[in-house]
Amino acid sequence: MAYGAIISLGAQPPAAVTSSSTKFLRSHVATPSPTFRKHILISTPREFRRPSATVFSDAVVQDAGATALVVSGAYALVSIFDNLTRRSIIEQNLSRKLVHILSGLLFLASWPIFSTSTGARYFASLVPSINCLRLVIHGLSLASDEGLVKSVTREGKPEELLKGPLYYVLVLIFCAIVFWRESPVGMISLAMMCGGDGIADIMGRRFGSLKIPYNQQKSLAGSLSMFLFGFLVSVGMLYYYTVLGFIQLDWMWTIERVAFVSFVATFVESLPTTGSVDDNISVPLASMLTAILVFGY
Ligand SMILES: Nc1ccn([C@@H]2O[C@H](COP(=O)(O)OP(=O)(O)OP(=O)(O)O)[C@@H](O)[C@H]2O)c(=O)n1
Ligand SMILES: C/C(=C\CO)CCC[C@H](C)CCC[C@H](C)CCCC(C)C
Repeated sequence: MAYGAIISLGAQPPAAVTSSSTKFLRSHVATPSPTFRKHILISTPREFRRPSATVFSDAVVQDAGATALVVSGAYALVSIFDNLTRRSIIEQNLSRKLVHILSGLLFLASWPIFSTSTGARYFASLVPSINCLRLVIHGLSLASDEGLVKSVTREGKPEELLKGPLYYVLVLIFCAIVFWRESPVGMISLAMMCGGDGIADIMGRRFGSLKIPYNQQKSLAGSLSMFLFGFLVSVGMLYYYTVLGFIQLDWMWTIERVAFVSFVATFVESLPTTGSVDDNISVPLASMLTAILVFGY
């Protein structure tokens, strides 16, 4: 039984797709442009046709529980890496990058536990929103959380929370609300920001002796790692959502486009713009714009 929205990329729409359910979704989510409609068609299971009070209340309970679970996971993840850093099991920079990689990808992977209601994406966005508030409170030193500061900042300064980490959670909120499970754009953008950009730092610091000609601060090893890992995580996430029945992919059509998005995002990340534009803005923005161009939505 299809769980959540089914997006057919290239394949024929499943028989369950009906004009009334498609009309319903069109009133709730943007639909792909006519050019791409032969590749992307969004449909929805029966629950939406006549939402009853029971379906509604069950969905709210499910979404509230899922939100509580994922919020707890976020706190646990930061605490685990704070503990590993305090005990000098891993150094602070590696800890920060692992939190960068795991937070967003685990958040993206948690979306299927939310209900199929139209409000589910807003419940899910509460998770990064709560963390956004946490970052602002501690970034302004209105309260202190040494563990948070140590595990997500470069130099251990609270005000650093108001830069990269804050942009990061704002991107998570945006992707959850705007793209959600209905579009590959959000999945690919988060895979590139979390997986691709995160691994670039880890691999670049270790193996980055050969620098990029136009940016001596970054290396070919870092960029190549970003391209490959970002591509693989993007395809992995799309496959994950395929297995769960949210999307049906024309894989050759899709893989070509994911590779192109990964290339563009990697090129943007390699540019000498770190001082002016944070990677947590430029990488997801480049990924989203390119993915919208090639996927149509
Ligand atoms: N394509 C890349 C990206 C990063 N790096 C290495 O990783 C370090 C940090 O990369 P950067 O993207 O600048 O990370 P920060 O912005 O410092 O960290 P954050 O994204 O968490 O703010 C760089 O100095 C470089 O040594 C690299 O070699 N090649
Ligand atoms: C170090 C980071 C960015 C700098 O490049 C990442 C900051 C992460 C936030 C402090 C916490 C974000 C938590 C996620 C919204 C939810 C994760 C849930 C999952 C189940 C662990």
